[in-house]
Amino acid sequence: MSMIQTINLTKRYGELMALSNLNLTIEQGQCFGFIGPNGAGKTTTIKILATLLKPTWGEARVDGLSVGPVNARQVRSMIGYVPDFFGSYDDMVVKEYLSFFAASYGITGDHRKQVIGDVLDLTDLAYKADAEVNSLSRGMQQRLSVARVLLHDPKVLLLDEPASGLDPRARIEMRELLKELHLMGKTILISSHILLEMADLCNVVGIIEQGELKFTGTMDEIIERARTMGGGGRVLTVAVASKTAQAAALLQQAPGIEKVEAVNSHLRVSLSPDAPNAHDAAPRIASALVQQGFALTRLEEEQVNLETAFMRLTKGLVQ
Ligand SMILES: Nc1ncnc2c1ncn2[C@@H]1O[C@H](COP(=O)(O)OP(=O)(O)OP(=O)(O)O)[C@@H](O)[C@H]1O
Repeated sequence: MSMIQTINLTKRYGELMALSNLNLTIEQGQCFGFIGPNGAGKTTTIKILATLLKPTWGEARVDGLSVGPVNARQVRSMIGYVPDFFGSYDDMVVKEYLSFFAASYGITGDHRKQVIGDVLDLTDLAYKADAEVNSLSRGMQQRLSVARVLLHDPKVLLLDEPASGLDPRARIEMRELLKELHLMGKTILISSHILLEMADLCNVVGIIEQGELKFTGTMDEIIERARTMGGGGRVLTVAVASKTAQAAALLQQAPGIEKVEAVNSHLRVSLSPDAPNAHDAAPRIASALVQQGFALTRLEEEQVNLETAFMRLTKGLVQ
C-alpha cells in the first residue's frame, strides 16, 4: 500500500485553481522531491496532507487512511509537518520548546526526557539545549523544527522548503540530516526550489506547475524523459580547429538548428524544439562540417542535469 496518495486532489481559492486533479503516489520509504516554481501548489498539497487545509474535491490518503476530520487525529500521529516558517518563541529555551511539544503529543515523564535527548542528538542540537530558541541561527531553527516533528516518531515527514534561507553549510547539514532520516526508513515528501539538492537527496521527483503534476518518476527517468523529448532545449558544443565564424555560418543554415552562438573558442548549437530527426543531430553536424573541410576538434552534448531537465519539462514557464 502506498504511504501517501492523492486522488484527483483539487483546491480552489475563489476563482484560482491552486491544485487541479493532482494524482500523486509515494511508496513507503521513498524520498519524494516535490519541485515547482512559486505558486505551483506545493504548500497547498502539503497542508492538505498535514490535515490543515480541506480540499475542494478529491482525496488525500496517508498510509491508506483518508485525510479528513474523521481520521485527523490518527493521520497527525503518523506525520511530522515542518512548515516553511518558524514561529516566535520568546523566553523559551530549546529543551523547554521540545518539552512543550512532547507534552502536546502525550509524551510524559522519563520517556519524554529520553526522547528529547534522542532528537537533540539526531539533529546535532544537544549543545544548544539551554539556548534561547530565538537566539538560534536559521539553520539551527530549521533543525529544531525537524527535531520537534520527530518527537512522536512519525512514519511520514512533510517538509515545506526546509532549506530556504539557509547558507550553504546549513543546507548541507540539513541535507545530511534528511538523508539520515531517509535511511531510518521514514517516507519523506520535501518541496524545494533547490533542484540540484533534490538530485542528491531524493529517489523520486514530481514536477508540479500551475496546480498540475507535469511529470513524476525516478531521477534517471526524469532526465531520460527530458533528453528524449525531441530537440527541445538540447544543446551541442562544437569546436573546429580554425575558421570558427564560417563554421557558425554553415550551421546556422542547417536544418533542425535553432541558434548558433560563439562562446569563447567554441560554438553552442541549440537544436530546434520540434526537429523530427533531433536524435541524430550530432552525426549530421559532424558530417556537414567535415564535408566542408572543417577540422572538427570537439562535438558533445551539454549534459542534462535535474536543473536543465526541469527547465525543459516545464517549457520555461518557471522564473
Ligand atoms: N489562502 C489563500 N488564498 C488565496 N490564494 C491562495 C491562498 N494560499 C495559496 N494561494 C494561491 O494558490 C496558489 C498555490 O500556492 P502554494 O502556496 O500552494 O504554492 P507553492 O508551490 O507552495 O509556492 P511557493 O514555492 O511560493 O511556496 C498560488 O497562486 C497562491 O497565490
